[in-house]
Amino acid sequence: MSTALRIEDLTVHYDHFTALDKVSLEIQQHTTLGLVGESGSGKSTLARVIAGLISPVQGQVLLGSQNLGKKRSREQHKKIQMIFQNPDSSFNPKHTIRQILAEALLFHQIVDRSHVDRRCKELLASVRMDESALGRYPHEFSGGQRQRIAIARALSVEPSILIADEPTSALDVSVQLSILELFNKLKSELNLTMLFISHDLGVIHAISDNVAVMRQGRLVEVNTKEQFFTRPSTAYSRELLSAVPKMPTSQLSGGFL
Ligand SMILES: Nc1ncnc2c1ncn2[C@@H]1O[C@H](COP(=O)(O)OP(=O)(O)OP(=O)(O)O)[C@@H](O)[C@H]1O
Repeated sequence: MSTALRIEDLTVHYDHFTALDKVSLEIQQHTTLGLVGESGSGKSTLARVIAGLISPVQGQVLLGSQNLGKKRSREQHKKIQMIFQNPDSSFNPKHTIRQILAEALLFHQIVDRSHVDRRCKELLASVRMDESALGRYPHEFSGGQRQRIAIARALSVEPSILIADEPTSALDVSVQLSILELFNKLKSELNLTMLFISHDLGVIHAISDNVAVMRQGRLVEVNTKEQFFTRPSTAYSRELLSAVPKMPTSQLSGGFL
């Protein structure tokens, strides 16, 4: 298996606060790394640095063998796509779903104009939505459907890495389940490489191949899913696992919770 993404010594400061402290990590191709850790531990900051949305004061992000510098090209931006907890913030409410998907396809020159419509329909089908959605606006859909549209848009540019930052946290449990199932199907259909952030260990168990644990801006454990859930290597991970409340999301976890 080859390395899809490698980060080395990433350090981020917000004013005088160190949000990331020399974080190094690898994600292997076609695998999903689940990222967990308490609130404020630096998970979203790490995701944003990898996606090129903020710059580190130190360290580097390598995509395959390519070092992504501070100023990324359009092509480099395209390669790492991010899905957020709330997709609404990245949709123009005045644009139809067709416009939202077409904009990404044309901006990144994925298809020419004559093929946009067909590709939009295929993308909707890939997230299990009907093509009748194309003429409608984001506010006409439920939160789960909007997240499906955000996933379709992220996939439209054929990224090498998909980062999902708490993509199911704002959804009802039954909708969470359907979105997780979709991610799992897409993983195998498209051979995705993903960084999947969640504070919910049931979700992490359902989606990950490997698990990384952050605490106070540092990585404290990177392990296979099986090892993390059965034989975590740090006292902090044991604490996280023992603190898991018995939640309705237990149905997501394959019996973990
Ligand atoms: N723009 C910012 N300016 C100043 N401090 C920030 C900024 N963004 C995040 N922080 C701080 O950096 C630390 C890490 O934040 P981050 O959002 O990366 O954590 P997180 O693990 O994703 O948390 P959560 O699970 O609550 O989303 C926190 O203490 C946060 O308050």
